Amino acid sequence: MPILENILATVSVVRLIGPSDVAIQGLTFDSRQATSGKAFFAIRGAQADGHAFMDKAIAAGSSVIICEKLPDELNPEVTYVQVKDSAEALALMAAGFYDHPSKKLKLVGVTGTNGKTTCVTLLHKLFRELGYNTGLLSTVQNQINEIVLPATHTTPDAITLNALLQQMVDAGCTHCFMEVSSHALVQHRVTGLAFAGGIFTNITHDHLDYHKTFDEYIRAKKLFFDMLPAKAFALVNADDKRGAVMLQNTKATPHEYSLRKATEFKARIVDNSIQGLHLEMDGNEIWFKLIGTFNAYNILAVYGAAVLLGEDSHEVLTILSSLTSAAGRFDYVVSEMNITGIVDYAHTPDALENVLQTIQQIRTPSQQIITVVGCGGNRDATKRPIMADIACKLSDRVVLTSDNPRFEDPQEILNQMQQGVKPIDFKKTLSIVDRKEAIKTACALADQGDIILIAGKGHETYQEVKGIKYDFDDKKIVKTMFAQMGK
Ligand SMILES: CC(=O)N[C@H]1[C@@H](OP(=O)(O)OP(=O)(O)OC[C@H]2O[C@@H](n3ccc(=O)[nH]c3=O)[C@H](O)[C@@H]2O)O[C@H](CO)[C@@H](O)[C@@H]1O[C@H](C)C(=O)N[C@@H](C)C(=O)N[C@H](CCC(=O)O)C(=O)O
Ligand SMILES: Nc1ncnc2c1ncn2[C@@H]1O[C@H](COP(=O)(O)OP(=O)(O)OP(=O)(O)O)[C@@H](O)[C@H]1O
Ligand SMILES: N[C@H](CCC[C@H](N)C(=O)O)C(=O)O
Ligand SMILES: [Mg+2]
Repeated sequence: MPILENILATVSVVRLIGPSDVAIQGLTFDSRQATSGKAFFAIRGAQADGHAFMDKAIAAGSSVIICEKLPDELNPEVTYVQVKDSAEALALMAAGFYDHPSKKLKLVGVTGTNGKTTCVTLLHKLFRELGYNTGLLSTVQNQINEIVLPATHTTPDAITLNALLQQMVDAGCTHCFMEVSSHALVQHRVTGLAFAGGIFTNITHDHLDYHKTFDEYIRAKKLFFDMLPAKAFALVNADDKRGAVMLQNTKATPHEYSLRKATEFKARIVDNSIQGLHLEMDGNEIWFKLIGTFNAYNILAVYGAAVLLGEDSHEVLTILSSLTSAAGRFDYVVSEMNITGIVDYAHTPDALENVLQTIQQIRTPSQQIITVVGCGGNRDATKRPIMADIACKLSDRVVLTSDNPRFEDPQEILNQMQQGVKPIDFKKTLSIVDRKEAIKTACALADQGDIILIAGKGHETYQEVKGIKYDFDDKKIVKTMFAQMGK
């Protein structure tokens, strides 16, 4: 069992009160999970301050408390470790508690506003096909080889994360591909991990509710490249102007990919259709099953990372050409009447614009585009009018609707989306709070050959309202509607 003073080795301790040679059975940052033998970390969060729960944790049996501010009255039975930053200490100690699993495999992190899940899922599938035992940490799910474990966050908290990495090591995994969200970077969820490489996909508007300004959001993403060690690779999208920003001051070896510039990893789009992408890469012409220009970027990122990890480029391209995307990313069904229903996780302005532009490129002039879209509650409100405007600009008909209203009034979210609809687009726009009704209406509006985009929820199988997750699956619903309407 780990001893407190050993796992404290990398933490800068301000003050230690009480014995440090105590055995630690577990770690927690939630007083409701505290038990005897578990060390409790008091963390200042977005809603509450964990320091208010130190007594609760002690009452539940915790005899080691890690905090930034010591309580006025100290309990003589308890060891107190005062640190500068409890969240940082948690991450460093979680890595130590699980004996640094990230050092025992090649860990690659992907950050960026869009494309993280797609890249890590492709990397996981690729490395499985290359014959490796491989782990995956993603928004959709976590995986140890083919074993699927549910995911609650895009990037798990530091304890869950190190525990999962240890399970991967125990299962013989040599590689793990993980998403690194901006929230995770600011909250130190990935601090202390030994990354073999980092990838930057792009940065566009999202999460301003949390980061407040776009500059702060960029700074959060950059934290990842600032923490990479010298022997890691830093692979960035050179077509995003923040690619170069990510590489400033990084100790890691810089590499770039691009569709427009002569970088180390580059491709040219020969054709882009509903059948997939036809790319010219390294002098080879290759067909991929993935659809849309944005996926050409994802393919380049994955290809570059695999080559930088030492894999044979031909073998990598051969396998990549056969891979399909992650669940809920340009996932489509075609009805009897040849109406295409596309379910896509586009929940940011940039993703919505990309997916609609892709649909514009692959449709024929007679095919209408009908978009169903909503914006999540208790998330960045500034993206709401922008997303409605993009939907109107790039679609023939738009049905604005709800997407996980959470604790907000769904009608109020819709009103905010409507603010973005230009008067000229009023006629083509409907607002229907009930998402099922919205999808039904889109199906009713569709004629033979038309394309319906249902954006925002992708793989999600629920609609979250006031803390309750109700069953809801865009893909199942669109299929049922087509069948019910005989379309
Ligand atoms: C805003 C945010 O990111 N919050 C995350 C954060 O919670 P927090 O520190 O703000 O929690 P808090 O409620 O203020 O509480 C502060 C502290 O008091 C403790 N506490 C609280 C109550 C109590 O009775 N006892 C107790 O000890 C809490 O455990 C916590 O340590 O740390 C928690 C543990 O890691 C996360 O579960 C939680 O994620 C919330 C649920 C969440 O919804 N996060 C989303 C926004 C998120 O992280 N998303 C990104 C992806 C975004 C993207 O790129 O698309 C992700 O990586 O998933
Ligand atoms: N490289 C890319 N550039 C821009 N848009 C993309 C890219 N890849 C995917 N998208 C679009 O963004 C949506 C989300 O993609 P994905 O789930 O891979 O991103 P993510 O970064 O994991 O998102 P999250 O922040 O929610 O975890 C997709 O459904 C697609 O519409
Ligand atoms: N990881 C993203 C997912 C958004 C998905 C969308 N369906 C919503 O609920 O807003 C977030 O937490 O902001
Ligand atoms: Mg994701």
